[in-house]
Amino acid sequence: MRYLTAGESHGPKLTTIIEGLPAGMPLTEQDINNELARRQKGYGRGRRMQIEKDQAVISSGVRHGYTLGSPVTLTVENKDWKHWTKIMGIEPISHDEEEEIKRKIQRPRPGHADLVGGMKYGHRDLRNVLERSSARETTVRVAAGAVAKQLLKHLGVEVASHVVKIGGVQAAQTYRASIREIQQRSEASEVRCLDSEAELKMMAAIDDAKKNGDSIGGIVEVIVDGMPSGVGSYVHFDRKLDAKLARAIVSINAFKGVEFGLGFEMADKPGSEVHDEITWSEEQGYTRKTNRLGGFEGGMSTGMPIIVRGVMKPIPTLYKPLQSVDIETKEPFTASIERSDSCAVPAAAVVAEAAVSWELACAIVDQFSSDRFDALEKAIEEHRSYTKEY
Ligand SMILES: Cc1cc2nc3c(=O)[nH]c(=O)nc-3n(C[C@H](O)[C@H](O)[C@H](O)COP(=O)(O)O)c2cc1C
Ligand SMILES: C=C(O[C@@H]1CC(C(=O)O)=C[C@@H](OP(=O)(O)O)[C@H]1O)C(=O)O
Repeated sequence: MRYLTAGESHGPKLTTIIEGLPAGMPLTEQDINNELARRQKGYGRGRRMQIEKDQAVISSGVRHGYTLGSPVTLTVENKDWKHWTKIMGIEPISHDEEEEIKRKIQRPRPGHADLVGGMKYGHRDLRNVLERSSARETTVRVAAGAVAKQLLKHLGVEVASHVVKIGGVQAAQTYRASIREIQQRSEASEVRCLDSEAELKMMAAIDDAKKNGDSIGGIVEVIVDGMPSGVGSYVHFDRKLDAKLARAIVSINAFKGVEFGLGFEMADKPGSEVHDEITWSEEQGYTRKTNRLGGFEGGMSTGMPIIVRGVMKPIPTLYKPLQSVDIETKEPFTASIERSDSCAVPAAAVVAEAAVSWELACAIVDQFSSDRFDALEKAIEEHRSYTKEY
């Protein structure tokens, strides 16, 4: 499977085309809209999220609630578009307005793609860069991820996420919830955190950052239950499924690192406290006594829950702006900011879930019979009995 996304942050709409989905899979706009609504929530978001009400329109590839096997096109309207028609070059602008608009776009923001993107493509108008580098694009990544999530759900694979750290406030790690509980409790939390004491401290940290004109980042965790074992492969570097997940996580705007299971803690532990002992039982087949490796051995899923975390840097646009250089005058300046998120870690957890869901669904579709969804379901069922008895 593959998908493309298109669209600018303040353009009329965002689009994704998904190719390679099996035919006969149930899919509705509501399945996608639930995920889009989840991405819009979260304490610390800026004013843009009060304007948008993300809703997907399916305009190809689905009839009577089932996929056809042909490309699925999804679009999401930018409600803010109507305020940006002059800036986006659709409506003519007066001389005075031109001056104002130009002044803003000569000034690259530190931590954004503006300066390097402008150099790379030869844009003197840095809006040409920021319109596409903006995380607004994650809307349609979540839409594509929602389709992948449906595919996984029908095959008995469930995905959830929660926030484990914001601005230095760590959620209690002693607690390991069931996937259902993670879904319910993270949904009920303003910051998608399972630890209610830490939740309050995270919200206070976001308030503080906002008050100081600053921003904060954090860590999100995605957990996957029910993934069949042996998906991915050790035989070639670009077939390793953990590597594909790592790329997917780091491709999310502002994500700078990724870890599986115990993650970077492994550096401090002996092998006996890292590797998971193997057992077999009639009911479960092969399993592991622990899951410190987070569901992967040799680039393949082990059948244990997948546990992957990603770290998000603080939002780069600050109300207390950092110094930069005007690309026309080469003079230093500190920019004035109109609006921005102070913390988007809770929203980014939903994006990370979508990114993980997409990679897992792709890997399954690549590995098993997948033109017809019923054949895929059967292939997965057979694979599960084979690996249990192996
Ligand atoms: C859900 C989400 C919302 C974001 N919102 C903002 C924002 O309001 N302001 C901002 O400066 N950056 C925001 N970012 C981060 C920037 O898009 C990102 O840092 C920038 O494009 C540069 O890319 P890089 O950090 O991956 O290098 C957001 C990221 C995500 C995932
Ligand atoms: C629009 C979204 O996030 C945006 C991501 C973003 C950025 O620079 O990445 C900057 C802000 O956009 P604006 O400049 O229009 O206020 C966020 O609101 C979204 O998540 O849907």
